[in-house]
Amino acid sequence: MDIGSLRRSFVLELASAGIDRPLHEADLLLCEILRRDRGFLLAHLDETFPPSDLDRAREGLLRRLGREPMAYILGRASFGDLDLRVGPGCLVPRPETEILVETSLSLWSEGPFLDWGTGSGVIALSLLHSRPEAEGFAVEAEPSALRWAWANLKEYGLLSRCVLLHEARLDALSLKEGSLGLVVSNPPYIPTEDLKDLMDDVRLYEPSRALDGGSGGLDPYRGLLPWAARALRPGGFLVVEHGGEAQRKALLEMASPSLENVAQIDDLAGRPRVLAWKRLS
Ligand SMILES: C[S@@+](CC[C@H](N)C(=O)[O-])C[C@H]1O[C@@H](n2cnc3c(N)ncnc32)[C@H](O)[C@@H]1O
Repeated sequence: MDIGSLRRSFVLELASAGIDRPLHEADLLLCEILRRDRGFLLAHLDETFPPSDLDRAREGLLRRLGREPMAYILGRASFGDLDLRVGPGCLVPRPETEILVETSLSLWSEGPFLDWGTGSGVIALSLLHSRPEAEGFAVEAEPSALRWAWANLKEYGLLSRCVLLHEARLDALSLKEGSLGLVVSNPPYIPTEDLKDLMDDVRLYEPSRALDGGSGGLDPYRGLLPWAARALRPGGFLVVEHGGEAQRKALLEMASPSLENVAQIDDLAGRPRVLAWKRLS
């Protein structure tokens, strides 16, 4: 079968299963199997698809039809100009989190950072990649996620500048009070009551520990905000991702008086997404 016919059949199957952007997904899969970019794919539609790769291509398609996230099937996800390894156990990095990283980079200038709930390591990695002198900590409760973070930091040669900590309790972290320049987090913030409404791709495959933020989605912040107020040095920043207006309002009320709110940022869909505070002296 030629590449073009296989591509058309994949697009049709993905579309009839109700998968968004079927052409994009078919191309991602075929490019990965062929180990070529999209330019090559489009220029070689008349060529025979290598018969030895057909089974792998069909297996990938079947996994996607079963709603497994494409990033897990490919074993990779892009984030800005970074390419990360991902798989079961870690959240697939979302484009919204680029706002969290950009906000952090625009505010933070000195002192070590701490990325709480690092998952694939995407935030810590982005900070270290952008700031060649920076050092920090990445904390994660889930051992399988920590392995992805380790693999990604290793691949980018950043392990020497980042201490990975396997810990679920903030009060168990033995960090000196007033020592951090930045605390950044994309914590689990989906309200428990909304988990059932998530798309199957997310609900069935991504770890609930990465999603479930308890009642109202606010549980993780109840510990994080007061802890950060103590761990940050005066002039340091706390930057968090969250979801929506109700959470923004609740978080602004929750923050201690020693934290001054310095940024409230919406995502491209106009939904409140990132908050930042400065630790007062
Ligand atoms: C929304 S995901 C974010 C992952 C990654 N930082 C990102 O932005 O893609 C939240 C992460 O927090 C981790 N997590 C949940 N509870 C935690 C806890 N008590 N301590 C440390 N990490 C926790 C989850 O395992 C998950 O990896």
